[in-house]
Amino acid sequence: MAYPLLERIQAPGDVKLLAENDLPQLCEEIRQFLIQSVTSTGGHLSSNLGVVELTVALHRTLDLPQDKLLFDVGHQCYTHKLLTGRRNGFAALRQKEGISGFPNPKESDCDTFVAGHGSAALSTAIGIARAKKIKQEPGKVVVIVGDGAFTGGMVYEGMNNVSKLNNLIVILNDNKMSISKNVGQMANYLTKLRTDPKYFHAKAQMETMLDSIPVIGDTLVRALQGGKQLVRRGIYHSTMFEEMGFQYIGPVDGHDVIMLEQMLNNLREQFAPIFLHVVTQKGKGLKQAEENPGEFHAVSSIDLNHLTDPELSPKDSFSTIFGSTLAELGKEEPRLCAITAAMKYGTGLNFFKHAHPERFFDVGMAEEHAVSFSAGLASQGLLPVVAIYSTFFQRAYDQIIHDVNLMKLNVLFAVDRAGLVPGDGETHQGIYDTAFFSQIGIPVYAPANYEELKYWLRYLVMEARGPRAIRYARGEQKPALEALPCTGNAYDKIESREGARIALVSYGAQTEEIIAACDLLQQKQLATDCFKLVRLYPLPEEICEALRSYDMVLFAEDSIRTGSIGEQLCFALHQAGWKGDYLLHAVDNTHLLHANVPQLRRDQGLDAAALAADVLARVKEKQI
Ligand SMILES: Cc1ncc(C[n+]2csc(CCOP(=O)(O)OP(=O)(O)O)c2C)c(N)n1
Ligand SMILES: CC(=O)[C@@H](O)[C@H](O)COP(=O)(O)O
Ligand SMILES: [Mg+2]
Repeated sequence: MAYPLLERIQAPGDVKLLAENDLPQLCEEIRQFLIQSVTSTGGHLSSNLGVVELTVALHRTLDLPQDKLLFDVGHQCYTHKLLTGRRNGFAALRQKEGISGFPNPKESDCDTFVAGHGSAALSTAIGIARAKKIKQEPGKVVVIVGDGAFTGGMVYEGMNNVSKLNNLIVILNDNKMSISKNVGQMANYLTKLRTDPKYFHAKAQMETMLDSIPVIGDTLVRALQGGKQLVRRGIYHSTMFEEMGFQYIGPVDGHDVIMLEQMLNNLREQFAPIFLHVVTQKGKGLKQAEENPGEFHAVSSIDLNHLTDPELSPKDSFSTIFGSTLAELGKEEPRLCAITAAMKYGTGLNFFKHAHPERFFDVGMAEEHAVSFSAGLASQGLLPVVAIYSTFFQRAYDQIIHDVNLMKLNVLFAVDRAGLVPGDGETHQGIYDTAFFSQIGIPVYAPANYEELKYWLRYLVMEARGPRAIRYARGEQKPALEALPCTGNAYDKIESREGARIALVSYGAQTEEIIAACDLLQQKQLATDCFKLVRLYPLPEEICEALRSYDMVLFAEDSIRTGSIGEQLCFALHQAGWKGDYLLHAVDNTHLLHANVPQLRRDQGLDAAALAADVLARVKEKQI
């Protein structure tokens, strides 16, 4: 497909060289480019299709990088990347060495912040706007926040502090969707703003009336900026945004690029922080995505002509096995409740919702609330399971410590996407949870295959009590791990080779690499045994006893090294008087960029080849 207008945009600012009446065609080309490119590489599709016109209009009116543009979550920045000279990078979107799926100032000085977690961008935008004031720098700060991200508490903390920043424009991109349908009172309120004639028609009439007052110079316009608020309050309801100090504009059609550009131009002179409420359609321009935006929120490489219906042919993954098992347990245990923070499908809790709607809670993108809400449920004798991606649990660490752990409440933390994740990259790696749960004494379990997940989930729901965590990887179980029997032991010896003086130890998905390393070493006539932990914390007492007889222990884990389970085992072994060699392979990089999991393992020395090479080198050095 040809993209004649898009091809004319090679660098930031080029979009301003196009004629206004070219813009609808440019938007169409961008949409077609995104559909073709993202279905081939994978990435966030439907959110990006929704903000094409809005992003084009912003780029026509802002002067980047002097003006600052921020995206919350960050996953909807693809048009921005296209308009800032990164079209060629899309061939390797979210792939090793390729461009990120999120904004990143290392890629372009037009990207203001690294962002992948939601609801935070308003706060950073306020900080930047305030810094501009202090430094007396010109330029506006514009932040696009989705209605889903608007369910996260930080947005309100930010709004509470907008003060009189007249260089700040907050754009609410309201598409009625989070990943799935947006939830909660805020979503209801936005619907009211979009549809209730009390706000919509009265507002339109009032604006027309005020705008048609004969112009008596700039002063009157300025006075009216304040006066309009008073009139609004007196005659019809004002919006909550006005109450918080914003000048509210909207709701406006987010797909009318020419009108959006004119409107943004009119905001050049502003007297208060602006709140621009833009209504868009998630998935706009791709029929399948318009009909099912959630399904196309984040796609892998797909053929649009041969789509399989996930409802009809669901693919098993740790998340779906978790969700369906939990739904089964819910039949036996009436106190069981399931909580998600806007990731009903991602965590597999859709199964629980279907079976037990009255005990299922999607609280929106609000991890802190999800954990404290679970604490409240548990304090009243219920058995909450809060399923959150490892990376998003970081948001709720204080709530885990303060609201759950101090009272030792019966909350089960289901830690999805634990370990290395592909595509999303540094913002989404699940490499901290083993350290942060174990550090505060919360037991952590790590099943390596579906059978173990089912077994340990049942145990943790039906028998274990207190705060406890179960972690599992993104995606499917690996063939090498599927074959392992579920013994119900806290650890297992999974490979036993004649005469082995060396033990390889791991847990979860990373276990497949020690099994492969064991084979590689055997090919070099070096016998090793393999151990797999399921209970990571507290370490099973007998594991030290079992490992004491080896001359060398290699521990491999896809978690950050400091505070890791491997470090804890090393300490325990040495405390127990063991004098052998300990090799710890863990994640050393807090900025693990996007790449597939095998590549990430290779880069971190966690693949079988690196593990085997380390053992061989040490054996040679020590002449074991
Ligand atoms: C703190 C946090 N929780 C959860 C997520 C996962 N997540 C990514 S996008 C998204 C939905 C965002 O909805 P919205 O802000 O309305 O943007 P849209 O995709 O509709 O454009 C969610 C829940 C996240 N990135 N950050
Ligand atoms: C931006 C974001 O946080 C989510 O969209 C995330 O990318 C989804 O990841 P999964 O594809 O692993 O569910
Ligand atoms: Mg949305």
